[in-house]
Amino acid sequence: MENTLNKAHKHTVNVAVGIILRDTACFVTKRNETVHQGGKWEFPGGKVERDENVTDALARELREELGIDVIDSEPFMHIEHDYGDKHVTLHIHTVSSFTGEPRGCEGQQGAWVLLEDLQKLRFPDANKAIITKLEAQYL
Ligand SMILES: Nc1nc2c([nH]c(=O)n2[C@H]2C[C@H](O)[C@@H](COP(=O)(O)OP(=O)(O)OP(=O)(O)O)O2)c(=O)[nH]1
Ligand SMILES: [Mg+2]
Repeated sequence: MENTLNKAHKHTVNVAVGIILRDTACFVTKRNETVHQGGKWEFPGGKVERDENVTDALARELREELGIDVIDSEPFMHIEHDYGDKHVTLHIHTVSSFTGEPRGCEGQQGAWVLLEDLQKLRFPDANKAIITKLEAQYL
């Protein structure tokens, strides 16, 4: 019972996540060693702020982190994941139209990776379902 209550009331962090697509590749960045899930690759994005919707949060984060301006993004999937130390809800959009050339603006490593090679990189556990769906949809 206590567990159920804890779970139901556990604070979840809402995160806007972008799958930046160009042809058969997507742009991924590496999380800083010192942060939650550090040292792993990620799809760029970040926390949705109060009074902000996912589309706006995504555009803001991708401008800050990659220096690109999103023209169009489409909802792709939602994932809820409990890391034990943190509960996250990922609001994932595909981004197929943008201006600028993505790069790690905050010193983070970034790379275009073929969709078929994504499974070779180390991502946070929550990302497994994203990669499975990308492979099913685009490969
Ligand atoms: N951006 C991103 N976050 C992910 C992915 N997979 C995954 O589990 N996460 C988790 C890790 C973090 O707990 C959370 C994202 O929070 P964050 O700390 O990076 O958020 P942020 O960019 O706003 O950073 P900050 O304001 O805290 O500096 O979501 C992913 O593919 N991309
Ligand atoms: Mg971030």
